[in-house]
Amino acid sequence: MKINGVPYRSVWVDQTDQRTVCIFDQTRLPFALEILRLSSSEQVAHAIVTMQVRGAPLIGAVAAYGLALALSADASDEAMEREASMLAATRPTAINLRWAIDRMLQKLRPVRPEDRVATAYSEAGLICDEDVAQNEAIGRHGLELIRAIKNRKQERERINILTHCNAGWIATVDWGTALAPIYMAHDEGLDVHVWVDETRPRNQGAALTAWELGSHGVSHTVIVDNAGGHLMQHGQVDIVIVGTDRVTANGDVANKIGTYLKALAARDNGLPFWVALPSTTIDWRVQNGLTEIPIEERSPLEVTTVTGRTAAGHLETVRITPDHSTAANPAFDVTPARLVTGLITERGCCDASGPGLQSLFPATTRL
Ligand SMILES: CSC[C@H]1O[C@H](OP(=O)(O)O)[C@H](O)[C@@H]1O
Repeated sequence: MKINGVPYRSVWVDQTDQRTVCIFDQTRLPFALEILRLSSSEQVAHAIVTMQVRGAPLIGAVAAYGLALALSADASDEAMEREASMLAATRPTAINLRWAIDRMLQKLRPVRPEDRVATAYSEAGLICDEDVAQNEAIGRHGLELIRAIKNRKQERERINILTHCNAGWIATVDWGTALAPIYMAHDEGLDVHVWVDETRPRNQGAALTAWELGSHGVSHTVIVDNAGGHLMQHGQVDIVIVGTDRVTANGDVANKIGTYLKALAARDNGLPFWVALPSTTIDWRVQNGLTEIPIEERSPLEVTTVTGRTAAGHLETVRITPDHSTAANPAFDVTPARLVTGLITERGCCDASGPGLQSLFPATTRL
């Protein structure tokens, strides 16, 4: 995606030294566009844990480069396995992280140690290129859903889409998942408007989705997380499109905390609830999302404090609860397949069920 007319991906290798991995510090957005230069697997792990880099497909791609950086320091079998395990353990819910590390290990184990660094950077680059292509395809398939809504509305009526968290290009290598169809609809001239859930506690919607959509000229309105149901009740929402961190073989969807509540409100109001994902987000090993997907529990400090920019332009973190109050901070929830209208993948749209997914991704064709 372009920033001030300059095309960017969310992760890239420094063209000068061909080793350093570059990302945007997402904890500084939207107030500062800062590029982080990562030169070790420890720095990559720290960036993932602190959410300087986040988003299921992107943390997988960056972790893949993290393994390449680790091998630059030590390409032995022992170091490779140790560093791979360390990177895979940085966040538990997004399956893309485990998938990317497993793919890297499958590629690297048979390779001589002296050839592993070059192979690792090459494979990580392939993971990135594939993510971009998958997300562009998700955009094209999701665009059909938006066109269908347009055709059902009056000539000049705008199409209102609600999204939760950030599943835009900054959450992936490029294009995004839930936002890809929205970018494409906007670019072909459809009058789309996006209700952007702020998405407490880390405010990925208010800070990142709003920044992305505004930078691209897409009409949007930031709302508190609890407003979505009210807007749906009053006919202000045509469709909900969200991203995901893990989809089970039978279509249960793990996504940012609060997604389940949006699905319930959408169902109660008879509205379509769609989930956009590349196939790297499908965990074929698990059936029941509620019992088998690990839900990341993050620091209570993310709930008891909020970070923003002061009038003087400085980023500041302030407490919003009494010192004596504790806080719970589950970072994801699971929406059962029965509440999901359908899945938008790089191979097309399907209903959120085992047969639906298997029709698009027969076992012999899975990544
Ligand atoms: C395109 S994946 C986006 C997905 O990742 C987010 O989680 P986090 O910001 O904690 O990395 C959120 O669940 C989004 O839907």
